[in-house]
Amino acid sequence: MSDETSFLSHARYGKDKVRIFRIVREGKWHHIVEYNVQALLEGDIETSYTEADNSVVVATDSIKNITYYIAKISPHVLVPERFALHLATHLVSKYAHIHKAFVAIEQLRWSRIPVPGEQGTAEHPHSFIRDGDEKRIVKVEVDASKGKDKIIANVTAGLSDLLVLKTTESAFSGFVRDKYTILKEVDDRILSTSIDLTYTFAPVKIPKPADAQVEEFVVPAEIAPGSVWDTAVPTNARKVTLETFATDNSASVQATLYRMARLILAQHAHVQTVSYALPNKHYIPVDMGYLGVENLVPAQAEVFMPIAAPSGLITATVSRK
Ligand SMILES: O=c1[nH]c(=O)c2[nH]c(=O)[nH]c2[nH]1
Repeated sequence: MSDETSFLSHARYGKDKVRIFRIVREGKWHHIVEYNVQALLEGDIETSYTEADNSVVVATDSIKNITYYIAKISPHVLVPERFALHLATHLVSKYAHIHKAFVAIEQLRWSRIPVPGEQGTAEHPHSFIRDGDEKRIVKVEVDASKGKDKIIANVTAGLSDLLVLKTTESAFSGFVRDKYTILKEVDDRILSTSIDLTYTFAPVKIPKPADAQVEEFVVPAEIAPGSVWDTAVPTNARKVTLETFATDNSASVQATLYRMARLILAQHAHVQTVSYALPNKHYIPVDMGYLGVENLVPAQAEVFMPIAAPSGLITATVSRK
């Protein structure tokens, strides 16, 4: 139903905040992941909105059940990019009238607890620690609108809430000075940010699942181990980001951001764009001049007031030519 004044211009639905914890046991060596999953669908679903026609609705409860089922059967469950692709491909393959699936995953951090071992410190086989608020982020859009055997996926991934700080080798000078300018130029300051990083892959082709149950799933080579997300790879995005933050003699957040993004693009041919959102979390030297105590000389200041808000917010996307 549409009338002269309105029509349904967009419709997408599904389940949000599906919480999953998964164990993969390799004998006594256990792997774990904890995910918050959002799985949304698009397709021939207009009549569910316009005519109260539920015959086209895969219940969001079923979408949740499928999410748990794929977490159980998928050999890819430990890698969020690959698990997301498996889930989204299953959804568009299973239902003739569903043409696109959108899966977003937030992976919570669990690291192995270090314990004394025979040769120094070892990682514990089945005990873990939540060592930080950092999350690994994945978004996939799986598009079967050209046919169930011509599935294309767009994959975006990265991390969020990676909190870092350095106490020197950060400066900020040469900026616009006018009647609004209070900020002093500094050749030494604290630099702290909570890193949000996303990178996009070139569109990947998803091979048609071989079995009727669409439970088989072949991961495209771009998303295989050795890729930008793989922490075993020396040039993985998290490591490049942290190392550049630590070692760059920063002229500004902008300049350090650009450097990080270019390094990731240079080292990973399948990555098309790299985006960062970097809040500049200010640390203000406390003025103790009224006590006759010097605390304002940039490289010598020792007591700072961390400022929760406002923060700067420096964002950019760097793209492959
Ligand atoms: O690295 C910075 N970039 C800015 O754009 C900016 N603006 C500001 O007040 N301090 C900073 N620092």
